[in-house]
Amino acid sequence: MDGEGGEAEAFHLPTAEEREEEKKSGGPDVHTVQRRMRECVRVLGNFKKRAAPGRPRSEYVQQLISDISSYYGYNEFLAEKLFQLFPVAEAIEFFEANEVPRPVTIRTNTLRTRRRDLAQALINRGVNLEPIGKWTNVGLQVFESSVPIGATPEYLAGHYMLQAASSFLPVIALSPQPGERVLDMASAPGGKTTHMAALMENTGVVFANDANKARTKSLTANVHRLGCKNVVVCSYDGREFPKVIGGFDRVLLDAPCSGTGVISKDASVKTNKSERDFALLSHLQKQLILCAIDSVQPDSKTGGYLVYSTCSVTVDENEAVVDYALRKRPNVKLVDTGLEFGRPGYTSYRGKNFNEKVGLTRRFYPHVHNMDGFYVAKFKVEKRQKVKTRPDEGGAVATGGDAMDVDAEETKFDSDEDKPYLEEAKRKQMKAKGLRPRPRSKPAEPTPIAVEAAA
Ligand SMILES: C[S@@+](CC[C@H](N)C(=O)[O-])C[C@H]1O[C@@H](n2cnc3c(N)ncnc32)[C@H](O)[C@@H]1O
Repeated sequence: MDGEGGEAEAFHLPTAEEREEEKKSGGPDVHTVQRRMRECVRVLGNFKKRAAPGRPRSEYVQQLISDISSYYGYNEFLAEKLFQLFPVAEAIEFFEANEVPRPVTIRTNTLRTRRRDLAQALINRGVNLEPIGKWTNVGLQVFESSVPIGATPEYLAGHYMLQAASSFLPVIALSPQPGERVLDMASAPGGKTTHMAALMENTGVVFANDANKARTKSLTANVHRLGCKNVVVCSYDGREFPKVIGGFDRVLLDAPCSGTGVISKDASVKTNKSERDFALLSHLQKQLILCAIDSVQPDSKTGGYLVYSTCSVTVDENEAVVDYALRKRPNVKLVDTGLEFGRPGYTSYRGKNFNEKVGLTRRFYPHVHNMDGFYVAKFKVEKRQKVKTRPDEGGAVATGGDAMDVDAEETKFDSDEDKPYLEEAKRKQMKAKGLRPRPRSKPAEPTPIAVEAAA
């Protein structure tokens, strides 16, 4: 970044009209965009001192988001959503990191071998590798290889899984124990299922579920290749649990998500996600997390835990979902993930306040941790309090006795909470298609009877 003089003197922030003109003429060349981004970051870093007189902060922000969108190839909606997660200069680091592939990493399958032996075998084949870091005793980072790492005899014999370092984290946080009953609610292609099976030393049982039947093929193949004998594969919509089967010592919900943490692997995310997609995803995640909580056995002698994770960095899919679960299920609390690193989850974001314990959840970023963007939250599920309705007061009182359990009824999924967001997203989508949405629905008018009663 240049000092106070130089570029800054000659820099002119285009006006709204100039921006329109620029767009019509196909946009400026890449050097102009780069330079303008640098200048906007510089000005926004010390706005009072560096801004041009009369130009508001919002104009610099708008210009920067528009340039990020064209330079890195995001739709403007997503560029803005991701930009808002960070201080200005850090946002650029995040976008830059998404342009660079993450290190190739593998997880030793301890059901078949030891990391030391695996490393030696691969070194003998011309693979240059090293342990990932102190936080994992099974991970190896591959720097170079003269053989395809997904087709070595050791790979075919199930001695390792090709797996992103970030995806070790939810399993480490869940920490399944030998002999337990565990549910992996959205499990294909099985990186985490097979990790759990190994930590459980092939004892107990892991129910590996995925709603997408086609994806359970690769899941089953991995389970076989890695020699996991304690895994049952099934294919239900996660929202059918715990009706299908419940009472698990531990549950992992590695939820379907937008993939905003793995853009370096799948660049299509840059352009194929709309506001409506985020609203729908977060709605599904909220439904799934309640089902995941209800599938945990609170009386478990060894567990009673749920881990919720996503490979996304947006707040709607992470803290907002976790906060929702805390509100709807008073019998759960957040606990420390036990992970040695990661940034704390947001306890407030853009005017929304979350439960302060949401700070116990962990965020991982490509530009900070050199791994895919990821989010991990760990819950302890307690016994539900029996709630007795007192007919005289119409209220509910908690009781330890044998009162009627109305808790399940009272706290089931609340789709009304998401309704305004879903409606708003639908409106925006229609507008984007050039259609005119129906006017926003007004809050219900009081009925004559209600008006009478109120009067
Ligand atoms: C992030 S991926 C899971 C990755 C997997 N845990 C692993 O480590 O290999 C999310 C999965 O959720 C599945 N899925 C989507 N909707 C679901 C639902 N309603 N119930 C259960 N699984 C669902 C998708 O098919 C996808 O495989």
